Amino acid sequence: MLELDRLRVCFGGLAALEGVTLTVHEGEVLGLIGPNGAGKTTLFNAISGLVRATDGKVRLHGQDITRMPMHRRARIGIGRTFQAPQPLHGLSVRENLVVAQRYGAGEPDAARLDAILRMTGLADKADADAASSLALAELKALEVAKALATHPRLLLLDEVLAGLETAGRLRFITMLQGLHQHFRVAIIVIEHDIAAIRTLCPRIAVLDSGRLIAQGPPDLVLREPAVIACYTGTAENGSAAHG
Ligand SMILES: Nc1ncnc2c1ncn2[C@@H]1O[C@H](COP(=O)(O)OP(=O)(O)OP(=O)(O)O)[C@@H](O)[C@H]1O
Repeated sequence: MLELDRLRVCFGGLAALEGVTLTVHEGEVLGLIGPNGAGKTTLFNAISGLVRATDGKVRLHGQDITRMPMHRRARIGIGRTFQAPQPLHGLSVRENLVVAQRYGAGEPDAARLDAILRMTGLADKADADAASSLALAELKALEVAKALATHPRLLLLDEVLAGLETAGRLRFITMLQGLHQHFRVAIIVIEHDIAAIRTLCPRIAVLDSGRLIAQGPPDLVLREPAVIACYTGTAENGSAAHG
């Protein structure tokens, strides 16, 4: 469904992405890993339209969207989260989802919002003020809920587990698996926790210094010498791989 073709993104003299060619299939969950500064968030920004590609192509369902602005990409089904949760101030949890739904690809659909609230564990907080009443895990769940409210066919999750303790991470992973099954959306997950990536993603892609250095099943990719080298040996033993 998504094709990146020799994608290049430069900031001044720095190539944050260089020659990235990658395909994401309908309904799959792809893990995107790599050390700090590898270009993972820049890749999400180039897919969602927050930054423009310097060179190369982004295609969704065969349509060239390389020059399409961000709001139009949301309308054709690209949803995303941001590393720092960004609830809309002064609005309730449900109102945040209503606004997100208007921004996105679907018609107003209260039943979908109810399902999202239930499945993200936010139903009891639906009428609470989003910015002031939620704990970190709930803010993270709201970030995912807002992205899902846009009715995406491709969902980009940027480190949604970061900052959660072990039990919270496990609950969040189970929640994401449930959401994926229910909404049948393709997902790309940026995550530093390799154990979480192994659980969530049948396929992973590895970025290092802006280049795609490996892709395939986690068990194979995490054994590749270039991947081990970019993590200086921490990736293979399944522990959290901090770049
Ligand atoms: N708007 C920008 N202007 C200039 N440089 C940028 C900009 N955004 C990112 N960069 C640079 O591009 C490179 C890739 O950054 P990016 O945030 O995409 O990496 P990342 O893999 O997501 O890192 P992390 O795991 O720390 O989130 C870095 O060198 C970063 O400093």
